Amino acid sequence: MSHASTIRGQEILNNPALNKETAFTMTERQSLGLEGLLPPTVENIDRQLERVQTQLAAKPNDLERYIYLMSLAARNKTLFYHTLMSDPARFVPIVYDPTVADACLAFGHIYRGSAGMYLTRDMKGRFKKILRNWPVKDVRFICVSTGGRILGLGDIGANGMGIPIGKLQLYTACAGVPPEALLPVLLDIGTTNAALRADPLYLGLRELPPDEAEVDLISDAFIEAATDVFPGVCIHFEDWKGTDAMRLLARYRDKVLCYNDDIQGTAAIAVAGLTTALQIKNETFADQRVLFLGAGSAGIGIASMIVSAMVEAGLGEAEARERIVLIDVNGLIETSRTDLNEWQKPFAHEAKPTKDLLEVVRTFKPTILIGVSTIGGAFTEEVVREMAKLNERPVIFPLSNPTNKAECTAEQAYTWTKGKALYAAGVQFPDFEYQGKSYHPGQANNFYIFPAIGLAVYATRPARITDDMFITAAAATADQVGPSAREHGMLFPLQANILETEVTTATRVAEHIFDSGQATVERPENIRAWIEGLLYKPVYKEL
Ligand SMILES: NC(=O)C1=CN([C@@H]2O[C@H](COP(=O)(O)OP(=O)(O)OC[C@H]3O[C@@H](n4cnc5c(N)ncnc54)[C@H](OP(=O)(O)O)[C@@H]3O)[C@@H](O)[C@H]2O)C=CC1
Ligand SMILES: CC(=O)C(=O)O
Ligand SMILES: [Mg+2]
Repeated sequence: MSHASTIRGQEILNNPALNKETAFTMTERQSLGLEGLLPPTVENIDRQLERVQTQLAAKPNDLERYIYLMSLAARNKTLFYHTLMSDPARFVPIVYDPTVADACLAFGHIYRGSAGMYLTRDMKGRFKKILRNWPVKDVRFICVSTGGRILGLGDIGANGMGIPIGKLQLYTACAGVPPEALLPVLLDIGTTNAALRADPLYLGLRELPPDEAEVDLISDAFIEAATDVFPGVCIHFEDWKGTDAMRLLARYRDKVLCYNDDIQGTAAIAVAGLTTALQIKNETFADQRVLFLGAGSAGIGIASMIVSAMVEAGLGEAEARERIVLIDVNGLIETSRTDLNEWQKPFAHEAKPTKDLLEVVRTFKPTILIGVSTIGGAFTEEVVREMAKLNERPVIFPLSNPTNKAECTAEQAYTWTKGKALYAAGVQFPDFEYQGKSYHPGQANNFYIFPAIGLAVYATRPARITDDMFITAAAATADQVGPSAREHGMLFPLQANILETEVTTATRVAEHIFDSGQATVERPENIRAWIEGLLYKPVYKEL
């Protein structure tokens, strides 16, 4: 979007990539036809940030702060990212999980302007032509959702657009990927959500989604068009209906540069958190028995990566699978079930059918309990107490989002296990005091991973994205939690340093991409310095 040499005056102020608002110098104002269009005081970006903070403080809640920040992004990208990057631990939960959930639920009502592309199923034959309407030609990442399963909110159709927007904003805020390389896409195939279809302010197609075969044809057309219009683009799938997510990842992963964050990114952050938890417990993956509530895209993704970790720790693959048990809405995944999908079948073991989580905890005796069920409160007091009875340090990861979908809260887990739980949720729960001791709950959220993968891919341009890149990212993330942090029960790196953390992770992933011959650019001498040189910096450029 760099038309700086040709455009002038109000047009510059209307361009969020160029707009500096009160930070235009007097010289720039004179040469660019901006005199009189701005108040006379010239400010630097930190003074502007002070004003943003004052205005945010006056907002009554985080949804209002979200709305304010999105308007800022639409007006002045540099100041927006300067704000986010000035205090990521504060702002990530506003532009992303959990506030983005409220924003998505209300999307059609709070809509103030488009910040990405909307492709509808009826445009299928024209996707290429339509994608060329995007003003930037060198798009490197498309985050695409159908809105079919947004966080734990179910199918919310076009309201799900908040997720591709927010995920891509974190590529920049958490890993310094330049924002002009990013395109959020909502692929509107309709929605099963009758309430939304009846809402006069809903902005998407008011149709039911088509069958799977048609979804595949629509996504084939989208993939073909996206890779043709934006050569070298990486497609990031996010928050599709679980079965679509798994089927389409299998369909495209060996053909195009793509990944599914809910399957692969989530697996990596869960395995990173488990790695540090096991270091704290002085155990290995080979010692574990893992129970999942939820057997969809996140559950199957995490389970598969745990199998790899167990194999790495010395178990055979079949033995590793025996140590993993999943439960879905219809009960325990076991061999007599006739409704299992092809990703669940490898995890079906002979067992008595049951829908009772507590019963499975008692019989299977897990060391690790993971929630990816979208059912808030599903880890009841009895379940959590049973985990504490079975384990000196039970590992309890209720990962469903947003906050009210967490299978148990941090406070519940620490109270019911008398402070013994090694706990992580999808959202950041506040620190909790219990019997004079302070606990810092972990946040096992894929935002530690996907921006770093994005940065590594941005730099090294591999032709495909492979599971070993996510395994490397998981190890790199876990390695950044030092022994003294682990002593304090910390499972993840601090979010205050998220950029530093993700650049470190991206460097490790990039090294792996070079070492395994997957990079298509020349290997630099110092990979970290080279990556740092590519990072976006939220500072104004002289126009
Ligand atoms: N922390 C993080 O980084 C991430 C968290 N998540 C969260 O994980 C959750 C699940 O995501 P995802 O796996 O992609 O979604 P899916 O829809 O693919 O899977 C949900 C799973 O939960 C099962 N389920 C639904 N209701 C129940 C119930 N009452 N008891 C037991 N199981 C149940 C579903 O069964 P069935 O299919 O038979 O209905 C399905 O197996 C979401 O809340 C999401 O926000 C996801 C990705 C990342
Ligand atoms: C975090 C995330 O990707 C999800 O909840 O779907
Ligand atoms: Mg997701």
